[in-house]
Amino acid sequence: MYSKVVETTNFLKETTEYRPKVAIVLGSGLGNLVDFIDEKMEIDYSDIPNFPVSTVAGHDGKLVFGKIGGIEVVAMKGRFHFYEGYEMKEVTYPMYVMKQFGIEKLIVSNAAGGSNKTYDPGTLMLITDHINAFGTNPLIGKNDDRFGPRFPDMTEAYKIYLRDLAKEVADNLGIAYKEGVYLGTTGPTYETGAEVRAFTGMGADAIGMSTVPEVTIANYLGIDVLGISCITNMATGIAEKAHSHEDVVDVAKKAGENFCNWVINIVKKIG
Ligand SMILES: O=P(O)(O)O[C@@H]1C[C@H](O)[C@@H](CO)O1
Ligand SMILES: Nc1nc2[nH]cnc2c(=O)[nH]1
Repeated sequence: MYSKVVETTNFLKETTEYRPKVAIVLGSGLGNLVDFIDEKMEIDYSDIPNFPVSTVAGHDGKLVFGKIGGIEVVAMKGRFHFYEGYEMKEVTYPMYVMKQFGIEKLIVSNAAGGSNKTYDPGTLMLITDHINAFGTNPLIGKNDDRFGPRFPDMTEAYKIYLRDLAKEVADNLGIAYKEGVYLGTTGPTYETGAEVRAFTGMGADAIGMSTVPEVTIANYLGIDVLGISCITNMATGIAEKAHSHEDVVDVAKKAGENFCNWVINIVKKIG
């Protein structure tokens, strides 16, 4: 895999002059953030050697390079999910490329169901930690020491200094947010009510189908992570109606204004 990562990275370096240190992964319905990126340079995933292609509605499938407040960034408009049938190594492939490209900080976002009853659809949740309920780990297999250690530490999977900075930015802008634990499952089914009760007992405040694999690999590679969930619906058993991906994307788009304002101003501070 190392030579593939080098090949993909070399392609990107030849295709763009941007050399960002900050990357953003945009969750379902949150892709509008790219409208706030100046001097954009876009590359379709299908044109990038060795890159998988996103198959989910609300996930466009492009890398968007550019600037936010003069800070160079690259955004993934569209991510890869385990439920799409990709291997964990494919789901997380972009993280390896990001590291090789020089990315030091990752802002990862997602749409998620709120299992914490104090949340509402539209709530933005700063991720304090996560629970891997995928039943597997993206690092299973032979370790390549050129990437990272065999037994990576996950003590501060979501960096405290980045969370403190995000809180300061939100407070200054008057953006309301909660803090909580994200639990990632394979999907593609939304949870049963019994699963939500079990996950809540385990400590989950929000439940989704992504993020955990990418954040695991980012930590392995030594990339600092900040995570934000957009609570698009209350989880099963708390919600008053059945879930649909259309509603998820719709609510994420509505919460997008606050989400974008928050992320833009975080980038301006960390860049
Ligand atoms: O990519 P994210 O985690 O934002 O997308 C969530 C999880 C599923 O892909 C989808 C379900 O509606 O939204
Ligand atoms: N697993 C899961 N993923 C989601 N993505 C958006 N809402 C949900 C949800 O309720 N459960």
